[in-house]
Amino acid sequence: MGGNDTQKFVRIADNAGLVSKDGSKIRIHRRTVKENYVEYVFQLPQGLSVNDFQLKLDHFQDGINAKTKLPDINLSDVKSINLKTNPILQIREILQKKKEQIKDIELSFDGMLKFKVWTAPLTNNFLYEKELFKKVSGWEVPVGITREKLIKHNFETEYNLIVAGSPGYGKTVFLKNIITTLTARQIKNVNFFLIDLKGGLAFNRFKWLEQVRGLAKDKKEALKILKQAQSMMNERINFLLQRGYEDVAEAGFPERYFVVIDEAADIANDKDCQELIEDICRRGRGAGFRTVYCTQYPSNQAISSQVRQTVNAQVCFRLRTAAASRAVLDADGAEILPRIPGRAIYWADERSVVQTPYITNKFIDKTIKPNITYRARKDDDYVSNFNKGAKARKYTLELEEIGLS
Ligand SMILES: Nc1ncnc2c1ncn2[C@@H]1O[C@H](COP(=O)(O)OP(=O)(O)OP(=O)(O)O)[C@@H](O)[C@H]1O
Repeated sequence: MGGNDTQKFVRIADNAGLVSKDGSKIRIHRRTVKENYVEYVFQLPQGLSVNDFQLKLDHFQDGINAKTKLPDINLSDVKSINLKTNPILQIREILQKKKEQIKDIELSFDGMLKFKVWTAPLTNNFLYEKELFKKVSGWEVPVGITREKLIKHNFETEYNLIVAGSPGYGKTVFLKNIITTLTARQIKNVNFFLIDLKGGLAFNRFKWLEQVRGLAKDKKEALKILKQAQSMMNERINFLLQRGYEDVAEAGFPERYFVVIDEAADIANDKDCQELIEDICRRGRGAGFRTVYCTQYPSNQAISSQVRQTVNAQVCFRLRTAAASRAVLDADGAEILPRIPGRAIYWADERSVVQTPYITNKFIDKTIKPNITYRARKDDDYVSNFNKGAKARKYTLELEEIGLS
């Protein structure tokens, strides 16, 4: 199955200028046919780097998918035809499917260049269902599925996260996935500072969650919330310093604090807000503070170098330009993602193309409802309980929560 694209790869590399100075080209080392993909392993010509190939991945993606007159029919296609029930119609359907089929290409490197050419399409519908709660542990959230496995983001190892993408590709749904998962999984320990500069509507349903310390809808409110988060962070850092602990993990504090900012570009030019975000990103780790920084304009202005330096993971939906992709991923790629909502590149240790979970509002409401308390909440309540550790908060929660585990 899958056809043999070896010569195409060599030609495309040649045409894209991926040839070393002495004229050596990529040389096939191995081709392996698996159920859903074909892997091509090439020797890297001396003097070229994997990044040279990464930057031109779209040449390979387009070149391998360039339509030929003969469709790529294989033995399993022929075997799938049932001769008893309208074989002509089935042949037509196979030909149509072949015409529409896009082969996705992934590139990795382990001393050899490895191109995976996927023949089975990645699903474009990965619905968030209750079962997913069982597949994540600790401070993990589901990022999405690849053709092979579920990818998870762990906020205990990758503290801060950038979420980027053009409008309409799933950033807000992804943030709602983070908030809902952590609420469901870490009901007693999670705290949120939510900043929604797109008017507050997307996060509105979380407003009355016990776990939400505040919801800001504009710059003024964002400044207030960020100051509040910073002062809590400072208290916790001082407490740890006084007791001689290195971080919350060593001190045994189970609580974590998430500053979630949707459309961070809207406050990127606000010096006060920006300084606070950078400070929380930089010093928050040990104190249990995590930042999720979401933007549709991933330029160097929208994501400052200070924020970038403290972020060790990215979820990047489709972007319009290669320059925008580089601003998030340090590489091209997000601009050639298919125009499918929920399709993204996740980059932590390695890059994976994923379909992110689609979490419906109905599912969110059902999940968080037991934690909604419509009592008036004084912002300062929490600060005064802060250094008593988890116990004080646990007590109030035990009185109020109905249960979600
Ligand atoms: N993971 C997903 N799977 C399938 N469809 C999705 C997924 N995420 C989002 N969508 C669809 O895309 C639409 C837009 O998603 P979302 O509001 O999250 O986009 P956005 O990137 O935040 O856009 P904007 O920047 O304009 O707010 C959703 O209403 C939903 O129909």
